Amino acid sequence: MKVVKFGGSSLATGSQLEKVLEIVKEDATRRIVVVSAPGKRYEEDMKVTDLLIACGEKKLAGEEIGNLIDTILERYVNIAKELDLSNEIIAKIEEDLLDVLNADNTNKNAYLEAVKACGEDNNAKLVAHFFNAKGVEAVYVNPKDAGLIVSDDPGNAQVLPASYDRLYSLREYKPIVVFPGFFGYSEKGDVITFSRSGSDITGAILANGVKAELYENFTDVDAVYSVNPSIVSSPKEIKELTYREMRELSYAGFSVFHAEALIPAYRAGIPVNVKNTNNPGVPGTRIVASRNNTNGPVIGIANDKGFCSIYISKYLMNREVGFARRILSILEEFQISYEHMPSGIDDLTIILREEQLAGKNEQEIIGRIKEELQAEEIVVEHNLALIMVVGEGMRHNVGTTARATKTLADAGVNIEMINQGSSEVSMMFGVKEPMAKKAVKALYEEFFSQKSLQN
Ligand SMILES: Nc1ncnc2c1ncn2[C@@H]1O[C@H](COP(=O)(O)OP(=O)(O)O)[C@@H](O)[C@H]1O
Ligand SMILES: N[C@@H](CC(=O)OP(=O)(O)O)C(=O)O
Repeated sequence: MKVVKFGGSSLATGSQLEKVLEIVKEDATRRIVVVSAPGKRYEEDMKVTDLLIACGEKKLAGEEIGNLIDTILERYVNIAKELDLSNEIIAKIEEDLLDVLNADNTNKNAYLEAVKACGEDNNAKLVAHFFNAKGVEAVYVNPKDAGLIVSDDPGNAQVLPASYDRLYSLREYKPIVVFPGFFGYSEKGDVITFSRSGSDITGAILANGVKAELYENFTDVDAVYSVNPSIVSSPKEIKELTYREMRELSYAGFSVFHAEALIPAYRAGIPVNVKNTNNPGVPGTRIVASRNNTNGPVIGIANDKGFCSIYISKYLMNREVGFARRILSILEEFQISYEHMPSGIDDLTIILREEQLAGKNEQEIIGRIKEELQAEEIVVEHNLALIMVVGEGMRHNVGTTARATKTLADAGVNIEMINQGSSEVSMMFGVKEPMAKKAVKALYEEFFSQKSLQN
């Protein structure tokens, strides 16, 4: 049995849904289909999820929503019309959308969560209806009925382990199961969404739950490329990579597959195949437990912006028991989570996502660290990008770090921070945001150009 997830780009129009149907029909083991909300049809288009969020937020602020509801409904209507579907399904979607958008919104979080989730929920109903209209027996299954229970953490849900056993019964369905991605239910019964792009996570959870032989993730590119294709044109395709490599690359900006979607697949040892809905004949990229190192030391280079660092120095820091713990307690008091903490003898740097400081008093935090730890110097740097150079082969290759740092120096990129700590498969560089693309291009040239691959 295979679990197949289709992203928003694969479900943006009626003709995309026709491709989806063909893909499902082609392989009788594709029994569970996870769907996102309709995505962008062209570059400047808006995803249904973004339209829903805009609409929900305006409602909460008591602002005019103009024709937003019509714009959202139109997305489904256009698909249904293109596919010649009955008015019955459109009426159902309209009723559901209006119910959710006009519901009581005194609990703002709960309201917004329900609004965000109805993009995938209605799309799953639409896709199931379309399959049946084309003679392929399919059934919409709601995550609550299937037992997909998650933590009560709006916009950042984590699956609760008890879900997996319950989801196993999805195997029993005779029709194809069409399951909405992106959300589950809390133990209290409220809709709770995963982080953005979280339908990938739903697919991985279901694959684990039903003990699928394969999790296929259909998107709009032929493969996971060794670098983001918006930075380098026609980059090298990756045929196979490990869960660990993909996790590091997704974390640092390979948005093609959600970083948190690897764990459920990895735990159950289920391979993931990233494939193209628009070109299903090509093999795509397989994500597996181990691979043969045939690609040289580096498999991919990712970058993500929106980070900042807090540099703290104090002579004899290394001798002071509990120094790092006290810094982290202060951050905990301010409800700040950190990403990395490279350290030296007398100094350490804490790397955070900028969003962690949003709405908080930066000076107060710095003041507390300075006073309570008697730190000599504290410097906060904003607008940092992280660049992650990833590859299982780096463990067996001497000199990869030297090659990377020389490349960055030659390109005139100043390295603000290096972390090649505990992860054996990656090294991370912090650079100023405006330098990130230049740095990635130079590193790609160094590790993937014909010249370097021959070496
Ligand atoms: N290294 C990479 N390889 C392939 N695609 C990437 C990479 N990094 C970023 N992307 C982007 O990820 C996109 C696919 O992800 P996404 O837009 O979330 O698709 P979906 O709508 O299928 O969920 C691609 O169109 C591409 O622009
Ligand atoms: N629709 C949700 C969830 C998702 O996974 O979407 P997509 O498959 O289009 O990335 C979002 O936009 O976040």
